[in-house]
Amino acid sequence: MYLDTLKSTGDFLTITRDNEFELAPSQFTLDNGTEVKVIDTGVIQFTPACETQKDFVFSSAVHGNETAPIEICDELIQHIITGKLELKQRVLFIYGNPKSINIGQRFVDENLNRLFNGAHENKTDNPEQVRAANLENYVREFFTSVEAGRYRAHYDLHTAIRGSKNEKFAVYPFLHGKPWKKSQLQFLLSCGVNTVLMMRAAATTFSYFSSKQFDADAFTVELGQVKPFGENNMASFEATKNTLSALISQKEVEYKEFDAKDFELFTVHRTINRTCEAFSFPFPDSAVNFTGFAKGELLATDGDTEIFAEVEGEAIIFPNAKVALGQRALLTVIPMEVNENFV
Ligand SMILES: O=C(O)CCC(=O)N[C@@H](CCC(=O)O)C(=O)O
Ligand SMILES: [Zn+2]
Repeated sequence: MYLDTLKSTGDFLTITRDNEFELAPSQFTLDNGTEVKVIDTGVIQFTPACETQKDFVFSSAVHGNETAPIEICDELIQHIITGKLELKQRVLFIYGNPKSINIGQRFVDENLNRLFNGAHENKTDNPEQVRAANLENYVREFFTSVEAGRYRAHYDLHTAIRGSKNEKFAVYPFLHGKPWKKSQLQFLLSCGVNTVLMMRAAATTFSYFSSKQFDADAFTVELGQVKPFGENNMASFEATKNTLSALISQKEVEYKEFDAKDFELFTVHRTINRTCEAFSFPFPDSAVNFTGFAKGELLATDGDTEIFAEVEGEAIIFPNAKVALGQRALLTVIPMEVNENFV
């Protein structure tokens, strides 16, 4: 049984990696009264003894090769279990795809981050489909097993395949007309993220699931570039780690006063899906996220279809010619300003 090791080291990541697909649930209480509940492999919930008002989900390893967010959560979990970090709020940590961590890949059989919000359809053709349904249930239970009206947030922590003109950026799930929140931009800025993409359509991502289904403040947060374990410059994630730590160990977190000039906002202009085996970009793998293109410049070739920039300065995000057919090969964005739809 893993409990003794977990209680003494707090190393839930190693226990998760040693149990790629399932782990017997268990629970125990820390000396400071915090209840620790292991729900499944990679899924651990903390409930402090004090009165709490907020419920946080911090997920990482939804793509297993994105190691910096995993290292951030690993340190937070170890600090909580060893008593170095005392909680004031409920928090659920999720390592999304343990086997993909162990093989150092984005996914094993299917991109987990395209299986949420029901896209898994309860299929069990591969472990990622099973995991997506289970993670949805764990998040649902976490948010709905306590009294209604509490504050909810889900920050799904990633790193990007390519470099980026804006090293850190966040994807703000489509809110279906509800206003964007300045307070959430202030949170992101505190994490070192000043660039935000405002999505304009529903998605099958983990952050969109929590936003849509539970009205949680949620983002996919791109904290840097994909690197193997041990090659991350963890100093560049200090602000993120400190802000996440403050969120769960304080009743309230004070942020710098909101100033629209602190942010670079973009709205998603369009999503380009790969529909043909022969799909390519005219630009090299070294082309970074947020590279802008002149109107009329070639952006991609999908079979016999050439796709051109429609707007001067249309910029590329997440270019990936190797995605499965029918999946997103490119997002393009155009700059936007804070407007009346920010509250
Ligand atoms: O760098 C890339 O190509 C992808 C990085 C990554 O995993 N990004 C997320 C974004 C999810 C979202 O749109 O909210 C993903 O592609 O799943
Ligand atoms: Zn990712």
